[in-house]
Amino acid sequence: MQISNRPRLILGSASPARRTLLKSAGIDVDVIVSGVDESAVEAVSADTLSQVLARMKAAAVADRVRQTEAATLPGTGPATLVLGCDSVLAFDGEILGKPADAEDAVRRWQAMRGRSGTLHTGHSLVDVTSNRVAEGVAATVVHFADLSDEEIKTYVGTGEPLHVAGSFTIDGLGGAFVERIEGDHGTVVGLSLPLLRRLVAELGHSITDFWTTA
Ligand SMILES: Nc1nc2c(ncn2[C@H]2C[C@H](O)[C@@H](COP(=O)(O)OP(=O)(O)OP(=O)(O)O)O2)c(=O)[nH]1
Repeated sequence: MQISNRPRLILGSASPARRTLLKSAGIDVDVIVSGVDESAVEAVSADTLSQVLARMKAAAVADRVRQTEAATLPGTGPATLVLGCDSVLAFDGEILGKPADAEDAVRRWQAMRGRSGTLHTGHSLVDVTSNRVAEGVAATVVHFADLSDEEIKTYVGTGEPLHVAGSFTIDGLGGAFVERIEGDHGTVVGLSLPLLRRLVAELGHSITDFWTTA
C-alpha cells in the first residue's frame, strides 16, 4: 500500500466558497467549523480584524484536532495543517462584514454603487504537530458597477448578499456588479491561493504537495 506523504489540510471555515476554491485548485480538505464568535473582537482596522479573526478560527480548530486526534497525530511523517480565514470589506472608512439584514444590504449597495472598496482576507495556517504558524492578509480593491435601485432591490431579494462579507459575491449573482478588481480574485471569494502558496512554503511545504491529482 503506497503510504501517502501528502500533508493534510483542514479548512477551519463554514464557507462553501472557500472549500470549492481549494478543490478547484487540486486541494481536497477536511472541514472543521471553528464556531468562533466574531462579534467578540473590536474592529481596529480591516486588515488587523481579518487577521485576528483568522488566527482565532485556526487556533480553535487546531486545539480541537490536537484533543480529538492526539492518538493518531503523526509525531513525524505527513504534517497536519489547519487554515483559518476571515474576510471583511473596508469601504468609506467603515469595516463591513455580513449585512445585519436586507435593509442594511440595500443601504450598503446604495452607498457602494459606482465606487470601490477593499476586500481584506486574513489567513492563519497552523502546523498542528509543530505548533508553527504562518499568517498573512491579502487585499483586493473591488470596483462596483453603478446599480439601479431596481437592481439593488432584486439582488438583495435573492438573499445572496445577506450571507457574505461586504454584501456581495464576485463568483455568484454579484459578479455582474463587479466592474473590475485590483488584486487576487480568490481574496474576494475568501481565500488567496497565491498567499496560501507562500504560507505553506513558510511551514516547509510546497503547494504542489497538497495536490490530490499530482
Ligand atoms: N462565494 C463568495 N463568498 C464570499 C464572497 N465574499 C465574501 N464571501 C463569503 C466568504 C465567507 O463565507 C463570508 C465572510 O465571512 P467569514 O470570513 O467570517 O466566513 P464565514 O463566517 O462564512 O465562515 P467561517 O467564519 O470561516 O466559518 O463571506 C464572494 O465574493 N463569493
